[in-house]
Amino acid sequence: MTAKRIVLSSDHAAIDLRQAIAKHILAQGYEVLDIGPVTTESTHYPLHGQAAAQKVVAGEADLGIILCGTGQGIMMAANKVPGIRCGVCSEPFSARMIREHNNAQILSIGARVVGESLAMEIVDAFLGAEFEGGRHATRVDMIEG
Ligand SMILES: O=C(CO)[C@H](O)[C@H](O)COP(=O)(O)O
Repeated sequence: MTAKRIVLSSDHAAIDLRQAIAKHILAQGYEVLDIGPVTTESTHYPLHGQAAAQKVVAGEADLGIILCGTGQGIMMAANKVPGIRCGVCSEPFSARMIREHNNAQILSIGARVVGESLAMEIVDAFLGAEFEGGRHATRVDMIEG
């Protein structure tokens, strides 16, 4: 395990799943920075996607996991932060690939799309993978421009 510090955030649609993920990865020995929110009061996913992305850019977290209803809106917000690569995943294969090939620092999950058990498989695939570099580094550099 090289990535140890994981920032978590979500909007109101994903509080329960975010907290379950926090528990799941804490039990695996990761250091969890859960930046909320803590209540199910309606909130705005761009705030939470950007906040998690800023933690990664600032070096306060190695990787991030963010959630909203579909995972899509919060992913779009995170990707607006320069240097961040975030993908939405609904199955483990893509979650592994966004680390191995795309060097994504942030995984986005839709809490209204996947159930808890599948979400944990997705999280484990993401956190268990490493960027392969090589030809993939050339391509990732092209994304950054
Ligand atoms: O998935 C989302 C963004 O992509 C949001 O979680 C969703 O739009 C929130 O909807 P509502 O305010 O109706 O709970």
